[in-house]
Amino acid sequence: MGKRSALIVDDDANLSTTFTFLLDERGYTTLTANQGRLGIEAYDSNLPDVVFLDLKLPDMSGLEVLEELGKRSHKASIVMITGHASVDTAVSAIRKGAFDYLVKPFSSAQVEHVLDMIERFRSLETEVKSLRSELNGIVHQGAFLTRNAQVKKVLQIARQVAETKASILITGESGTGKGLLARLVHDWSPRSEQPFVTVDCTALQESLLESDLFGHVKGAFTGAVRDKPGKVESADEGTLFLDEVGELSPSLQAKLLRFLQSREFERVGDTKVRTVDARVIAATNRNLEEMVHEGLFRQDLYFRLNVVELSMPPLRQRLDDIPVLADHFLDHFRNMHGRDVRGFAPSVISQLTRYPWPGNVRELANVIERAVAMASGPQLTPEDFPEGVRRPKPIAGIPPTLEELEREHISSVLVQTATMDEAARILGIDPATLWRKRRKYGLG
Ligand SMILES: Nc1ncnc2c1ncn2[C@@H]1O[C@H](COP(=O)(O)OP(=O)(O)OP(=O)(O)O)[C@@H](O)[C@H]1O
Repeated sequence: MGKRSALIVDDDANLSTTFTFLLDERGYTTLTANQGRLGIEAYDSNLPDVVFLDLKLPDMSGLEVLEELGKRSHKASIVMITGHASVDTAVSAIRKGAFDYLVKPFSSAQVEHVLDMIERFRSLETEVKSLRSELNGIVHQGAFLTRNAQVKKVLQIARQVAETKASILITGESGTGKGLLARLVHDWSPRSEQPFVTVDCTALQESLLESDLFGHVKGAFTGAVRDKPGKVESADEGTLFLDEVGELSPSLQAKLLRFLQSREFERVGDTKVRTVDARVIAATNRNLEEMVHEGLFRQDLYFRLNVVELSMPPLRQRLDDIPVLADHFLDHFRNMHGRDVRGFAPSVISQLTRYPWPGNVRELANVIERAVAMASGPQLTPEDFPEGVRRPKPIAGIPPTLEELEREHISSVLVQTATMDEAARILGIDPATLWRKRRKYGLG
């Protein structure tokens, strides 16, 4: 969890200093504003977790500020600060959504108590959210979300092998979440407190990549003005993630193989043999087995890397993940951009499940971010999405999967029938099965 943040909106400088001190002790980053308008601006640009808001401000009342903040999609816990005379107003602030109030003069113990309550409330809220997701069959692992049975199976294997030191090869199309899965394996592993180091193997120049991986010594090449350890060394006791490992040149494949066999390597330009204990996870969107047959990838290296293979299915083969991920990204980008977009118009999700997503989850995230930024109303409508997503063309050369055909067929029968019973009869399945399939494919 990132550092929590608090905003203090109060024109009493002494009080703000006391708050800042207390909050700092508790690990919050704090911001202060001495006017209502400035407080609202600070809220919008920093999205704090907690706000202490004085009822009396020079430019507007605390209640007005509270009302203004209530219109935002980001919801902080707001604590009103009041004098004895205006406790009634503070109570009415609670009715308007404030979390609690403090009556001046108050002790630091009272502030601590309010913060305890807020933190407890927040953690219960998170728990409820995750339990609710579980009820819907959604798995929420760190940043990784899925409802799909096949992906859940991959996660289960990942969790088991995370305990070991076995090399893992993660395969799957670009944007399917390979990087995220690698990170998850590291977080689950006994090495989670140690570094997770990513190497992008698509670096254009072989010599640069070699030095990035294994480091170099001073004078090894022009520009090597001092000794520099490589990423392999930085990953000592942790995890080394080799992204797009299929792009490695033959000579680097040989060096990587040696490292995997003996954990030994040399920095570029050095003769000293070094050893490092790093767990290796590699990922590729290429078919390495085919590359081995074509003589483009070393078979011995392939076997070393591929002790366990985790295969991430493309998004078009896990349509049940689309509504879950779409909701998740909507939430994420709404908060990030401070836009008050509350959901999808009914036809949008079913439209999203019809598009083949060649860029997979990354493309879905991008499309939703763009839609949130462009949205004209409180809901995302089909018009907020690019033409290509709304009217997808089949990907040339890739025949549809059985699931895609089933979805298309069910969708066309649903359009032509008046009731679910009638649709189920035509499809030759019982209504409960139809209900399940509609849910799986996001059809209404
Ligand atoms: N199941 C998921 N839940 C939440 N976010 C996801 C999920 N899968 C992928 N993402 C997000 O989608 C984006 C792409 O994922 P990631 O970079 O892991 O894919 P990749 O397969 O490694 O892509 P590439 O092959 O292009 O490197 C990231 O922002 C990631 O956080």
